[in-house]
Amino acid sequence: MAYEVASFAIVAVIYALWRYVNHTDMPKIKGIPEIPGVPLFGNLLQMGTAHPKVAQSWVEKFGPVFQVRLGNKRIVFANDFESVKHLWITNQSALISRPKLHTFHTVVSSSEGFTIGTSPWDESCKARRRAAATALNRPAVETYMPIIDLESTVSIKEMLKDSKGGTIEIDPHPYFQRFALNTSLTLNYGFRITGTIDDTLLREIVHVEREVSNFRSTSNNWQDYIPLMRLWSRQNSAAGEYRARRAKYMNKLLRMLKENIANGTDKPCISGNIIKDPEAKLNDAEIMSIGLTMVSAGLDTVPGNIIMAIGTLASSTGQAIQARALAEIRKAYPNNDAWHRCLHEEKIPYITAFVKETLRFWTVLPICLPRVSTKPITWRDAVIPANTTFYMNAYAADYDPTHFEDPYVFNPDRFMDVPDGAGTPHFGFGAGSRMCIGSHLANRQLYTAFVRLISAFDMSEAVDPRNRPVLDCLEANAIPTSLTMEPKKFKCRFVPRDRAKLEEWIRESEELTKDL
Ligand code: HEM
Repeated sequence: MAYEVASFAIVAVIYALWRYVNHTDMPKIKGIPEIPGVPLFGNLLQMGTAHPKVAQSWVEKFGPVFQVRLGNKRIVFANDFESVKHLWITNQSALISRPKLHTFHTVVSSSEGFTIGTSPWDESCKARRRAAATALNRPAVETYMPIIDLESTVSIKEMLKDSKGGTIEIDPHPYFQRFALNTSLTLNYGFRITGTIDDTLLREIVHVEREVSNFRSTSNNWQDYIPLMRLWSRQNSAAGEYRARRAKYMNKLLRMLKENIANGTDKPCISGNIIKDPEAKLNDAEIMSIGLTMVSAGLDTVPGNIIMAIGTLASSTGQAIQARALAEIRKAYPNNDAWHRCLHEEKIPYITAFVKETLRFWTVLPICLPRVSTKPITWRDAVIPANTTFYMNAYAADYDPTHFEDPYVFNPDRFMDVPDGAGTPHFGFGAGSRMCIGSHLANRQLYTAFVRLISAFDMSEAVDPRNRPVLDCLEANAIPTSLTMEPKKFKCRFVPRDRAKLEEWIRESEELTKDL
């Protein structure tokens, strides 16, 4: 009898273990190909640190849409232009929520709320998104151009100084981190960091936000997919440390704004408007969430695009693009006043096309922010049930050879003569109901930065090949498992085309922005 009980117990334990290592949060979806995986890990081991590339390589065998198992989570992956368009745009009302991930939502964020981009869809998310979207819509952004004038001028002036007039090669990265962060800070709090690129608060925010971005990654945090790993994960203590450091500066920024309001020295800004509006229906945690969103969203994305576009222009293959861009700027502005006019109008189609190609080629969120469906969605003959998690392989969609000719060639001409309203040009900003709400601001930041940089400098690559950038969207990333791209460090030479003229433009912009 004892022998039978023991045998039964062993069988029961093996069965329970087998069930545990093979169970998923939702059953297999009929009609959607499943990538074969292994118990416990599912497809995590195969996907390793290169989710966009590995998922892209499965398209040929399994088609553009398939389901993977990441630990115990079942995820539908879309990997080409048309499937992303169908699932994210045609079905946008159903694909409106976001999943909660253990590391980010429990360990990193518990003290100060989630950003808008990491919030599941509910009344609070709707209210926060509406408030931020109103502050970031096209007409609102036009009123922020003086801020972009100031920040691009400060960066270019410091680049001119630090490069000793173009005689020393410099790393462009920190100048555009400050450009992005200061724009967001001024919009949200009404003040900016006035220090140089080595300013302590600037470096702290840049560093912490980079680390936090890694905790949001879909490939860096296996404990999100394998609950057992949460028991001993080292990530937990690191995430806790960054949560505390983040809370410290976020509280400081809000405190400074409240002091300015109390003293009557505040400037119009998003959080200030909400705090002072008696009708505003957002609580303190929601105001903090908008602040977090503003601080992190632009910093994670704008510099990566600008830096890699500079790397592209400065490279030997980019020289022709740089020459063409300069010629187009001069053609549109024969009086050599593009520096100022680019703030108020977008009249250089080649630069607009260059911005789009930058966003496509340097897809800085190769796996877009994840979504959760709130209603069933049909893909071909299959019905994907509500509550399914979806990952957009934006990298694969932006490099889809059936949509983009020679996708691995950086070619702004592909976006020339494409009228506005011709549909989604690329998935750099995601798509559909939760698409980036900062896209107007980001487009204006990129357009201004490129017109000014190209007008100001002849950009060329570093003499030592080891200091040159890697010009491949995924290989250029210093942290391949990160949610957003962190460009590997490189240097360039920035020789002023006409130093006297550049200094004149800088002086004029300083005069125009002195009261900001
Ligand atoms: C070149 C710069 C930028 C890029 C490439 C970018 C890209 C993205 C992407 C891919 C998403 C996810 C969209 C989706 O799920 O479909 C997103 C969401 C978002 N972005 Fe941006 N972004 C940029 C700049 C900004 C800026 C400057 C802001 C605001 C200051 C901003 C605010 C947001 C917000 C609030 C969301 C979340 C939207 C939601 O979940 O409803 N972004 N962005």
